[in-house]
Amino acid sequence: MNLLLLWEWLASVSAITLLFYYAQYKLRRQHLEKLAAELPGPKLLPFVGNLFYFFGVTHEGFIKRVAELGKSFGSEGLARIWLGHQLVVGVYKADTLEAILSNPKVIDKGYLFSFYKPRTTGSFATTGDVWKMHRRFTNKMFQPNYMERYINIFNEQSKVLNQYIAEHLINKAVDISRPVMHCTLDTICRTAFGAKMNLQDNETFTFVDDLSISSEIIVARMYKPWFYFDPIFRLTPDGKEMYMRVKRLHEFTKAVVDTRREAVEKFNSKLEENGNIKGVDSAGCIEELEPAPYLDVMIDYAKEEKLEEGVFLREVLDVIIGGADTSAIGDSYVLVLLGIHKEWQEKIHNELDDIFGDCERDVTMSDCNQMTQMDMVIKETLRLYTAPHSLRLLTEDVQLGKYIVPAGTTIYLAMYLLHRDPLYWERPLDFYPDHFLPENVAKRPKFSYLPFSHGPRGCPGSRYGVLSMKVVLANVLRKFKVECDLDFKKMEHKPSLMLELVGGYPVKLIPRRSSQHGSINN
Ligand code: HEM
Repeated sequence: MNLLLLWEWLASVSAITLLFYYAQYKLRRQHLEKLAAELPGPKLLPFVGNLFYFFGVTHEGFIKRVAELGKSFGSEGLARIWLGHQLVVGVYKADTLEAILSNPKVIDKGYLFSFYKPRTTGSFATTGDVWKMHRRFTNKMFQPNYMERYINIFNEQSKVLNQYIAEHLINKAVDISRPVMHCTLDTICRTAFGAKMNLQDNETFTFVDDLSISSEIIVARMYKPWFYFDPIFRLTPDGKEMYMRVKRLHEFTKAVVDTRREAVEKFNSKLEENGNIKGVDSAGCIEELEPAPYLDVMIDYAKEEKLEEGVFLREVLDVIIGGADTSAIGDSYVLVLLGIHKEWQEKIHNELDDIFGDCERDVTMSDCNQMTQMDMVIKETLRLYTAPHSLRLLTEDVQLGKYIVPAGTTIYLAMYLLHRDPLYWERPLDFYPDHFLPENVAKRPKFSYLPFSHGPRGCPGSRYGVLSMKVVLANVLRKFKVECDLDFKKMEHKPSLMLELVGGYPVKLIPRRSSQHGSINN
């Protein structure tokens, strides 16, 4: 009897405690929920909110679901959904995106971005003072005086790519993204890290798959709240796969950092041998130490702050990924699109012939400025296939048109919808580089085109990225014609860091001049 009383007492106390915490929780969220109720969005179910919206959705289907949502609430420029207890507001019109991206106080990326943290903790995924420090370090590598040196490296590495194509890939349909990614990886390792990795000949290198598969799992986790709790996620096949792939990415990052450390040590000991006189050693010339504008400051910082190696590696991997993946995917899409749209390929070949003739010289900055057709093709490619989205967390209320969006909301920046909105684009679903004729650009609001996002957290590498694409593509297309059998209208895409083509980037490269087969010596 006493035991029964005790149980009743315990049950009542537990129920009262739970009610008390629930009431406190509801009170704290009163403001958020009240303002959220005013926002346009699909119907809600109790407790799960709009979670059912994403039940059973495949990775490719996710972006289509987002597009449906955009269509239903098109005129408002924003739509809210509840992912369980999380309020997410999608913004997809130039004015609503401008209000978010130009607001200097909106710099946090919020909880959902924390899923990137097992992989990277550099400027991409962090917030607050740590982000500011990273951003300062990253910006160092984009000082204008480095650009000429970078162009030399873009030329050097794209010639290695051409040689690889000539020796291994001629006249057969291959997924071009892998060799291109090895080229952009070798490039970023030189430009940001001063490390020569020579990846382009490495057939067993797994970085491309490790990055692409881990990115997919991280993005998919964001709309699957049942995977939010990490100890559970780690036990799932996806969780195990992600952690295994991330471990390999960190091993590669360590190899890059170690290569740089060895190069610095070797240089310093040579310098010492020479009585600290730069330039000449006993055997002739000593190589100048290649600048590593990003990594050297990070190494010093890690020493000062006594960062553990694992933390340090997570911090530098961001720049490897940002620098290599985005431009490689961009280059691969351009080659696919030119293989399908032959009239544009011809325009590009004519433009390159006008600039270079038969001359085998390197591409210069001034050449890049003359590539107007190439510029339009790259811009149109990035309109269609840049990063489909990004996130921000509101730390205070923000006015968006006639709505007040409350602090605590996760903002989903829907570049995918913006870039396909008929309000801004004459032929939104086609590959139509004329969208970027000066007279057409002048008709659109500034925030209708955001391939690099914008504002304090916009991409710091946009200029580097476009220059690298121009040099790599110009060098490849000076040598090769490209064919692609895909049907543009049937191409399927999935969200990763960038939008990615389902099934890879199958193109056939054919030498423009018969003498090129098997040997590219320029
Ligand atoms: C075609 C090339 C590129 C594209 C399309 C691209 C696109 C983007 C986008 C959309 C963002 C997200 C911004 C946001 O959340 O608002 C971003 C961020 C970033 N990108 Fe790029 N990017 C490119 C090249 C590069 C390169 C070459 C680097 C470095 C060498 C780089 C480094 C970064 C970093 C570090 C961030 C995080 C910035 C921050 O949160 O402060 N990107 N990029």
